[in-house]
Amino acid sequence: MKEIKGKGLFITLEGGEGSGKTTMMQKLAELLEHEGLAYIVTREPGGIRIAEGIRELLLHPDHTEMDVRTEALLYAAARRQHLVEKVEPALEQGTIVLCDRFIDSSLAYQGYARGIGIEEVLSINAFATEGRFPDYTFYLDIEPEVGLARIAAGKGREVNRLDLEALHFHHQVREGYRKVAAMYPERITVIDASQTPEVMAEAVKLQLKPILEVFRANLLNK
Ligand SMILES: Nc1ncnc2c1ncn2[C@@H]1O[C@H](COP(=O)(O)OP(=O)(O)OP(=O)(O)O)[C@@H](O)[C@H]1O
Ligand SMILES: Cc1cn([C@H]2C[C@H](O)[C@@H](COP(=O)(O)O)O2)c(=O)[nH]c1=O
Repeated sequence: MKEIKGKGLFITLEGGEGSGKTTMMQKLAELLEHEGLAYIVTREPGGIRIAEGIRELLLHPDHTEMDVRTEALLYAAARRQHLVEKVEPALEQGTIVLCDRFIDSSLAYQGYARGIGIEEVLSINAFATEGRFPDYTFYLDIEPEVGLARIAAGKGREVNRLDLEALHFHHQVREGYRKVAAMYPERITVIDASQTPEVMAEAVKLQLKPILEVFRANLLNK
């Protein structure tokens, strides 16, 4: 297991539309609650006022004329503000940060699916994050048809500009995520998201258990 830098722990969930990130986030929060560990739950793009404003620009269904590099830059800008205003201060205090999406979304969606190039998108994000990566990432892998059908069947979630992309785009996103997961095998765990939320949560908990043990031991030693 790799050594964890800094005081907190930065855990991200990734996946295509309807892959179950929000559902898994709730289960992870319950786990941390049960373990008595301090945590916050946040999301990208968003999590703080300025980034939520950028989110509205990015996801408004009418903004169809948005250039793909503008899109990549706006995601990176939202990430920067969220990171400095919310994520880094929480990590500095020794808090566990659970974040719905981070840099891997940009690599899969803008880098691969939009065709900008994973390395190019990585470089603008290196500027935005000053090299900060999550400590651990769970990629919830789902057939786009299944994920989109879940969104359509669910209630209370507005359809956004990215949801409205052609099915081919969502397949490209999945392919992009698989490439990114292969680039960072130490950090990213792939979870089969066609399983029930309970089975998925067990797989995630199994992976996290030893990590949380080390984290707790480090906290006690500080
Ligand atoms: N493993 C699962 N099996 C079946 N349905 C699921 C599963 N996980 C979540 N769902 C359902 O699918 C829908 C989308 O789930 P959820 O909101 O957790 O996904 P998400 O990845 O956060 O979606 P998005 O980010 O695209 O809004 C919800 O109606 C949820 O109840
Ligand atoms: C962070 C990030 C997100 N996206 C896309 C992925 C989704 O389609 C939306 C966010 O909606 P969600 O309901 O909160 O999942 O934005 C992206 O393309 N690039 C990114 O960096």
